[in-house]
Amino acid sequence: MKSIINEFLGLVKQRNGNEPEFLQAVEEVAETVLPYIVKHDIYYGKNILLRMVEPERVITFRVCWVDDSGEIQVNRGYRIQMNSAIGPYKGGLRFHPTVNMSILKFLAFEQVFKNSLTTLPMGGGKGGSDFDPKGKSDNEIMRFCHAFMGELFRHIGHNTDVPAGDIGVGAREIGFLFGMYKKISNGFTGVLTGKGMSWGGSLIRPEATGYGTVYFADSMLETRNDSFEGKKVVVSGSGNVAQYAAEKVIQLGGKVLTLSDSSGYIYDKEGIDSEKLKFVMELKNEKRGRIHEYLNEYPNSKYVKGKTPWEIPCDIALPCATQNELNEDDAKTLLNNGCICVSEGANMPSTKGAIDAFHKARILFAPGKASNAGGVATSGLEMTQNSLRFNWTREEVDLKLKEIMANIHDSCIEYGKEEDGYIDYVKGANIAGFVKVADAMLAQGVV
Ligand SMILES: NC(=O)C1=CN([C@@H]2O[C@H](COP(=O)(O)OP(=O)(O)OC[C@H]3O[C@@H](n4cnc5c(N)ncnc54)[C@H](OP(=O)(O)O)[C@@H]3O)[C@@H](O)[C@H]2O)C=CC1
Ligand SMILES: O=C(O)CCC(=O)C(=O)O
Repeated sequence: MKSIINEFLGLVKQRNGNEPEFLQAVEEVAETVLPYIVKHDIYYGKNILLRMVEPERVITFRVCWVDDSGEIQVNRGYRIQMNSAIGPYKGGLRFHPTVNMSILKFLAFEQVFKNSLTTLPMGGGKGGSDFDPKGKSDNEIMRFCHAFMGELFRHIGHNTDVPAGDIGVGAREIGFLFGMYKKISNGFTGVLTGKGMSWGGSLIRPEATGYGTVYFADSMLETRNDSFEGKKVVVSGSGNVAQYAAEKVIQLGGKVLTLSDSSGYIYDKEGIDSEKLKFVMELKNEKRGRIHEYLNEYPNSKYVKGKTPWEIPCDIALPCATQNELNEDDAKTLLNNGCICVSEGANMPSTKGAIDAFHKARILFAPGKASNAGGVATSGLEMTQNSLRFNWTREEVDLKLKEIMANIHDSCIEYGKEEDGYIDYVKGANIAGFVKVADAMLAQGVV
């Protein structure tokens, strides 16, 4: 088996040698899915995984815009249309200076499996730009978003490709992007998700990724007759996913000890309660401040500059910031401090070494493509509501989200339960996500 996996990874490396994040994501899938393919005649010998690692289409384009001082700025825009076997391409847009082909291809590849796991009819895609929204005025953000959509519009559509938010793209950016799409296309369609409530958005979409990550962790804890009640929880990030993961942990009786941004983390040993979280939401979403400003309001807490929060002893860790933010040493620190559960809110936040350490220690570990699928699932629900020209209530959407997360958990058990009873959620998510897409690709022939 090892030689089949190595031969496959060698081929992928030949074509994508300078894309480390993409290769990392492919390796994780190949290690679990290739042994399954070999055992199942319907998939074997059809180069199905080789087809899946090749994007159906890659679009890159120039984005020119004028900043507040009148200077012309040039950025690069991307959309990776990875796989449309089970539905229109679907996945977020990331605006961050580190955005490149490798990062977007890893995100698009993961998105294919994640979207399949939701059981909703969505293919996988991802896009974005190396534009840095930090420190930009609202007007600059608007001009950039309009310029970006000025090109992207010709490649997307509500039945073709439906982008949404990701790092650096929230409600404000989706609004500007939607405005330009509507103007150019002269049509009001559900071409983006994460829209505002008065113009086609869905209740619970802002909360969905963070809530879903905690719902998934709760299902994992349930397999060991445990729950969030009284648990110490370390959360990284302080953006959309981290904020709502923290909110749900508090609602379920857990104690949130940390939040972070790319400059460092805050540690509040008394716990970040609803009141304090409200302060963080305003600080981050409206004032667009930095997490260290938490100390101005809550001086009994601590700020640790330039570090991630994994050194703080906890029962549960929720990495909700970015890829590869939790490495093997961090994993060992978490384990030594008694951590029993890790549920990824971010995409691929744990390195391969970290995942191996979690598996070796037999703790509960959920990969992002399963545990953070609540965001895109609720985007799928937003698409449905747009098609029906109807809005479900908050309670209805939350219930559907809970059901979808519970179904994903069941699928992981179906494909990931080992002989000793341990659930390998990585294997379970990869195989369950693969089967639906592969079946559709086989049915549609070589296209
Ligand atoms: N939004 C969604 O619905 C979904 C998001 N995700 C994933 O969740 C993660 C967070 O996304 P989201 O909350 O939406 O994004 P936001 O832009 O709202 O927040 C991102 C957070 O992560 C921090 N961060 C970003 N880059 C780094 C870095 N290199 N090192 C340390 N911290 C960093 C940011 O800090 P700073 O402000 O300093 O940059 C910020 O606190 C991403 O991995 C994303 O792909 C997954 C599924 C759906
Ligand atoms: O809601 C969406 O379409 C995208 C969410 C996303 O980008 C992700 O799941 O990583």
